[in-house]
Amino acid sequence: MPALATGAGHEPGLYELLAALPSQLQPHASCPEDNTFLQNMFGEKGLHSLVKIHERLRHYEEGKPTAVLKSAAALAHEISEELARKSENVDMKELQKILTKPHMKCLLSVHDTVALKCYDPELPPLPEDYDDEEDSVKIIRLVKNKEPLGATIRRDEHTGAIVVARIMRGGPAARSGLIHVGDELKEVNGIPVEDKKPEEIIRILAQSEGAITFKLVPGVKEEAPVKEPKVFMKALFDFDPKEDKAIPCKEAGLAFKKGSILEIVSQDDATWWQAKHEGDANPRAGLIPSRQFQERRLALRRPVATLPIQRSSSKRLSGFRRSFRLSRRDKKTNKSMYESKKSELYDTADVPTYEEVAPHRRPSGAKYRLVVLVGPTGVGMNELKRKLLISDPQHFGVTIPHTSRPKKNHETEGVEYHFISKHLFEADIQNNKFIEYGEFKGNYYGTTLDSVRSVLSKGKVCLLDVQPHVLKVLRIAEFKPFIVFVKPPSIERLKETRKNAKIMSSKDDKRSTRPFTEEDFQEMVNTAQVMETQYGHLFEKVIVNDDLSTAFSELRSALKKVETEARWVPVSWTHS
Ligand SMILES: Nc1ncnc2c1ncn2[C@@H]1O[C@H](COP(=O)(O)OP(=O)(O)OP(=O)(O)O)[C@@H](O)[C@H]1O
Repeated sequence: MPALATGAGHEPGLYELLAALPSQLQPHASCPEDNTFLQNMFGEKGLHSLVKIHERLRHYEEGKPTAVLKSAAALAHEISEELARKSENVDMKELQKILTKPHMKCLLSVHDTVALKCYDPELPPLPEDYDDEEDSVKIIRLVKNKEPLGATIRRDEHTGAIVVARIMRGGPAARSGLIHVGDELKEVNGIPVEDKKPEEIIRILAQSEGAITFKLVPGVKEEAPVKEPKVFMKALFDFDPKEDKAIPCKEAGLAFKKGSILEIVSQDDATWWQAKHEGDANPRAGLIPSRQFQERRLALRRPVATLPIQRSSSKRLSGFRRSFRLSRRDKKTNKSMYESKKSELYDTADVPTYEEVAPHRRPSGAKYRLVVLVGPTGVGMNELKRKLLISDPQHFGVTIPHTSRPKKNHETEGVEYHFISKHLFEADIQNNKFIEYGEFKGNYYGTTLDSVRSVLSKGKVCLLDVQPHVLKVLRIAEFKPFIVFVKPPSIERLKETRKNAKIMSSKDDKRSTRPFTEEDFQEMVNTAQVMETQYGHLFEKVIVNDDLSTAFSELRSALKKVETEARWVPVSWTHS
């Protein structure tokens, strides 16, 4: 029999019984599996420890221990004061140090609480001028640290009373379960609030620390909240509550940046939602402007600068495999190489506030997400596409553009272009088959949606570079585009890195290459700035194309992640 933990000479207890059980089981368990199961269960270490604890506690209870002293904390205080007066002795000094340590003080205070068996919370005394006729009130005491209380107040327009306007989910007020929306606030720390402005009360609260006593008249009971599925929104703008003049309580605000994923915990209030940063362990929610409110504010702030038609001294069919780009202008003639047939102006109906998102991971075997590169002319989109294609031609693919111009002798249908008649091209335009199209010297050029589908259906990652205004057309569940903004570095770095680079230009309509000019760099940087302001909320990744191989590795690893990891995408993309 194992040695007993409860001490020799003590009458056999539960622990001995447990220890003896396995040897008694054999005759009762007919099946060997049952026997092994029971042996393991009764031999379980955790169970033994629990029984040992149980035994000890019972033993302790039986002993009915009483405290020698019920005011150890006060005694320690007296002793340390006494010692302070005779501090010449080293031992005394040390003892005094120990007794004044916060941990020791807490320990002794806990000892006294247990010794006095006073476990009930200490309630504030009832007000002396308590009026029987008064509405039934509740007196609540909350202990506040530096964290805001998590409740906002307002003055009721009709009655003039100060009422609790909202309770922030997960905040101290909500966790207490004692304060509710609609409760009328009468006093804070004994100070009547009737004649005070909400801002003054907020100031009193902000300045208080420790226990705060509220006198409240309970409001009409709220209905029990219905458990709703979680809602996540991607923020499409930056928000700093400290800078927001409209927020009812700056401390209760939740700051976020464009691209932050927010869990919306309450949309009950039409103006201020309650939200948390996704994955944040802190349960406390903060106030953020509601979509409707933010849209209204942004609409009033407009108009913003819109992206002008890209001007470029280059006049060319752009880059690798003649990927199709629009609106190249010749600086001298100021004539569009292709006249864009779609509005390039910002769609004013789109006010970027929030986009509801959900996590999405590509199921194995499903088509890859379309990879879209956006950036100013000459920044290096074709160079990056070319490098990706060379790195893994089986994995990456590009679209083949359509044209209505006649095929040249050295060209092959479906290699450089798909050659179609002008009539058919126009019919396809009417049928919205083009992502982008344009006209140059009387011929049409364009990229079709079907050309993207063709690459994707081969099980390849389709690489596409487009003007940003067409992103809207591509942002659909079918393509789930991963939009990468290729951004130029500073002018100084452009000058350094593009010493040997060439852009295509066209003099007398003959395509040739020429070095970048300072003006090209300036235009690249300016266009990038406008693009980012106008379309930045649509970019899932921004890559600064400073050193080419660094930019390429960054893009490559971003694409790898997109292929393998779960990403936040518009919720509508996950329904199909
Ligand atoms: N990081 C870089 N360092 C040095 N040269 C670069 C870098 N990125 C691109 N280039 C060079 O800059 C020139 C323009 O690049 P590229 O044709 O890829 O631009 P693009 O963005 O595709 O422009 P467009 O849209 O007008 O075709 C090329 O000569 C390319 O080799």
